[in-house]
Amino acid sequence: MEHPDSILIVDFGSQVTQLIARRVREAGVYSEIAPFQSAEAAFDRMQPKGIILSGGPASVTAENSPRVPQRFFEAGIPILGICYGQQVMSAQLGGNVIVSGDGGEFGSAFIEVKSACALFDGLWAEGERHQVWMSHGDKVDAIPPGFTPVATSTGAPYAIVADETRRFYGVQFHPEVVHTPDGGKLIANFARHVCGLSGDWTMAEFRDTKIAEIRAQVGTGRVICGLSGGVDSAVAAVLIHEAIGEQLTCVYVDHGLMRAGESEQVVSLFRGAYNIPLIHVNVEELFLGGLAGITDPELKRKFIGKTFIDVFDAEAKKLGGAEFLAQGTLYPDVIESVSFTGGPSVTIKSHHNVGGLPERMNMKLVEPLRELFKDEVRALGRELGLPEIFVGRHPFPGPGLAIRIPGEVTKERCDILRKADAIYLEEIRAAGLYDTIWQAFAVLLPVRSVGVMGDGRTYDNVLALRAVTSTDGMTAQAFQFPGDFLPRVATRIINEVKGINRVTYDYTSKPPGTIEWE
Ligand SMILES: Nc1ncnc2c1ncn2[C@@H]1O[C@H](COP(=O)(O)OP(=O)(O)OP(=O)(O)O)[C@@H](O)[C@H]1O
Ligand SMILES: O=c1[nH]c(=O)c2[nH+]cn([C@@H]3O[C@H](COP(=O)(O)O)[C@@H](O)[C@H]3O)c2[nH]1
Ligand SMILES: NC(=O)CC[C@H](N)C(=O)O
Ligand SMILES: [Mg+2]
Repeated sequence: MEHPDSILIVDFGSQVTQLIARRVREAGVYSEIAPFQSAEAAFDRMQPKGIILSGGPASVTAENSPRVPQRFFEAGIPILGICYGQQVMSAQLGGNVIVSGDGGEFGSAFIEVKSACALFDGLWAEGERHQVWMSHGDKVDAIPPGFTPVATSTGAPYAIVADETRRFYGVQFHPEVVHTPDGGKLIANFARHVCGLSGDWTMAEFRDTKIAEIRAQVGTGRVICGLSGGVDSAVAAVLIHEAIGEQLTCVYVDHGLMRAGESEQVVSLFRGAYNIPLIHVNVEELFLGGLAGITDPELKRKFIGKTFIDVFDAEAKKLGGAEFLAQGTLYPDVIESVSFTGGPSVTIKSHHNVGGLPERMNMKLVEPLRELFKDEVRALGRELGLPEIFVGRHPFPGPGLAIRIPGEVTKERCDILRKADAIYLEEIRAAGLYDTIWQAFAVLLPVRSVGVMGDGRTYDNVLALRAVTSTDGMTAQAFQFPGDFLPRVATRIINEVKGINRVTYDYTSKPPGTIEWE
């Protein structure tokens, strides 16, 4: 489906390019991301009403660094360059970029508004200071003819530059991240006010577009959908079911790495709410057998990714064959595993459903949520009428407890962790904190410590508790529990779970940490 009113986002490999797309979606405007290498083809197909150039890891000063197709600057449509996008636009239009001698700006910074600009209309006024988020080592040191600086920061004299005649704008900071509080509004101003788009693109339309795309991709083929009980796969399953009805069968894989009571709960909840065929496979031995002796986190992830696919293949065969495998893959799974659009982003960890997949796959993937963030999936789930018990669930990673047991995974360690994790979550629910926290879990550390219990010496495992707040899983902060909550949980766990004699709390944010420990 082509959209008459769209914005093309040219990706130079930023970790947060998809956040630009979501800010544009939040402004009610349809957008597509294309890697810089294939941006011209996307441009010709979409005929966009505006262009946004993303950030990226390259330096404009390096030989053969990526460039914008020159004809985009002659198309007569507005362009917004973000970070690398600003730098590359400046370089191509006659300005200059240098590597900052002082090492650049990373994190929070303040800009001062010097003059009015269409990007700020109704938002910022001359003389005001505003918080933004910076992440750059290079900077523009001469702006191209036609541009004027409209805001400055200590590290970047050209924090925002504008050529109002051609409607070209460049920002050195990242308006797409939540740490730039007014960033979403700046992007909305660009999309609606500068590009003149109406802002009538909605989640209901997204759903209709996806249903049409699923039908076109699948035809009369058979689809199996990996259903985990998490919100992503539940939304994917219901959406695909709306699209193709009886061609869909769901498969729940019990790999022995689930939490206490989870398998029974997921299967009965889903069967109770939907009339979609669901197969429950128990393959605990296969997974735990294969994980024996593996301690490296990436090797665990690769083994689990491959084994999931083996199980799906075997189930497909039992059904008489299936051409398609559906998964509830989201954008954060994708960006950390591989570069989404083929741009030059780096791998952080191989999410089992993306980077952990084997190279050869018999089934083709159907992943309708691949561009979305968690909170957008929740909005889509509500749009589809999913019960709140699915929509509001904390995320749980596909590799399950295996990536919460650093070192070797054994059944015994899984059982210890399951007990401790169940107590922690029970207390969180009892305290009414479940919905305030984005994700909470326990990690069984490969460390033993000395303790004293009942006058005897103990030498047992250490458990770490983690709880984070987040909106999209891309950045996160440690949750601050009220007063006596953590000591109470620690006491309960040590008293009730044999094998644990010490409990710690993890205060690391993301970045620099990730949410899971592996
Ligand atoms: N135990 C499982 N059985 C079948 N499929 C699974 C299982 N665990 C994960 N998957 C598949 O892998 C995908 C990615 O897992 P992920 O945990 O990111 O999503 P989710 O479980 O659907 O939602 P959430 O992130 O809220 O836990 C799932 O959407 C699902 O398709
Ligand atoms: O399905 C998944 N397969 C995986 O391999 C995987 N690894 C991490 N996660 C979940 O993703 C979110 C971000 O996690 P990280 O900050 O640890 O990367 C958090 O919600 C994690 O629980 C995974 N989900
Ligand atoms: N975030 C970015 O786009 C960074 C651009 C460029 N790599 C720099 O360091 O300045
Ligand atoms: Mg999950």
